[in-house]
Amino acid sequence: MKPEVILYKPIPGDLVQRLETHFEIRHHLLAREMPPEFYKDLSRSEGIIGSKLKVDSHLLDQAPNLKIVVNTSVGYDNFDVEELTKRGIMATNTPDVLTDTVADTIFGLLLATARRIPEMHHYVRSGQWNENIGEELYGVDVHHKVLGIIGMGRIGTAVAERAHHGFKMEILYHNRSNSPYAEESLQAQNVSLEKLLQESDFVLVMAPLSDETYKLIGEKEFQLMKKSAIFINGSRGEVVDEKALIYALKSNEILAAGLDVYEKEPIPKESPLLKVKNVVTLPHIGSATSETRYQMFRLGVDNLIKGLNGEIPPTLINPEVLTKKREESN
Ligand SMILES: NC(=O)C1=CN([C@@H]2O[C@H](COP(=O)(O)OP(=O)(O)OC[C@H]3O[C@@H](n4cnc5c(N)ncnc54)[C@H](OP(=O)(O)O)[C@@H]3O)[C@@H](O)[C@H]2O)C=CC1
Ligand SMILES: O=CC(=O)O
Repeated sequence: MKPEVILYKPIPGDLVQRLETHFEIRHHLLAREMPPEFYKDLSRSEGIIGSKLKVDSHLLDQAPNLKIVVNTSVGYDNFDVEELTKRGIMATNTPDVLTDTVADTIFGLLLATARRIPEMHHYVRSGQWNENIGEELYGVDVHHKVLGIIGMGRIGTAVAERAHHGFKMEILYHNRSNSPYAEESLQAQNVSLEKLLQESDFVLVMAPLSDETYKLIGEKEFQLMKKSAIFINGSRGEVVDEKALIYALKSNEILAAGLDVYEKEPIPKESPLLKVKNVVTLPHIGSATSETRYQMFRLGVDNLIKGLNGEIPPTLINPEVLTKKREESN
């Protein structure tokens, strides 16, 4: 009998076929409340693959046979990694294969917000372009400005490369550790959060969601930013206090915001954020190109197959699980 696994995200047919050669697949779709059939399948499953499912002790209590949880995303804030490790369950994500695509999206969002591209598109399409535009429709320059990146990891660095080489921007960043590459190759400076907020023309959040970064950017942080600052969030909505962001935008504490992520996704239609004028909103599309999504799913499938075949999954988040198993078997 092949091991059972749960697939809770639609993935390309050839990858489903690859999985079928190794496993009995139980198909489910992610829902706010997973139905009883999901938990029934979960009780027998050795692996789960998809993204965004909250994997915590409540779920794990109902998954006595689970050996691996596979995210088809790089962010893994949906995993309680400590709990997974304690229970000897491997966790994997999809770093690197999406870095450049997400950086392109974020830079596009930054440009779209600074140059008011969606608003201008609507202006033309709605027949309002009847004479030369006036200064009320001007945007602001991006080139040669200061970009502050909170979270100079893989994606933050790829954005900084675009900014430094393509747009001659000065780069500030805020991380817990230094990035020698960013400092040597991009002349970036690691500064305090306060200094970054005070001195940046563009503030980009690219740090993962964690207990430490939950609502990292709130009322005080928006007050520290320049009145001309443009705020971009490409990481997770909960890193920002959305109420404070709305207030900062409405009261002109900052100039504008470009958002790919929100506290609640999909963002509720009635959210006040959607009524604020100086905001560009995307539906969490950082990595959403056909090529990159395929690579993310492929990597997820590799992780699942290797993990359940006794090999090391290529992008294992908690290698301690395997070290412990090795020590126990010696
Ligand atoms: N919008 C979208 O579609 C996408 C969003 N994402 C989001 O982007 C995040 C980043 O991805 P990626 O660049 O690959 O991840 P990395 O782990 O490479 O980078 C994260 C960076 O954040 C820094 N960081 C972590 N905690 C803090 C903190 N408390 N304060 C300041 N900096 C911190 C880390 O540095 P240090 O440890 O030194 O502090 C690290 O440099 C993902 O976790 C995900 O949430 C990713 C892909 C697509
Ligand atoms: O948000 C997307 C991810 O890969 O993380």
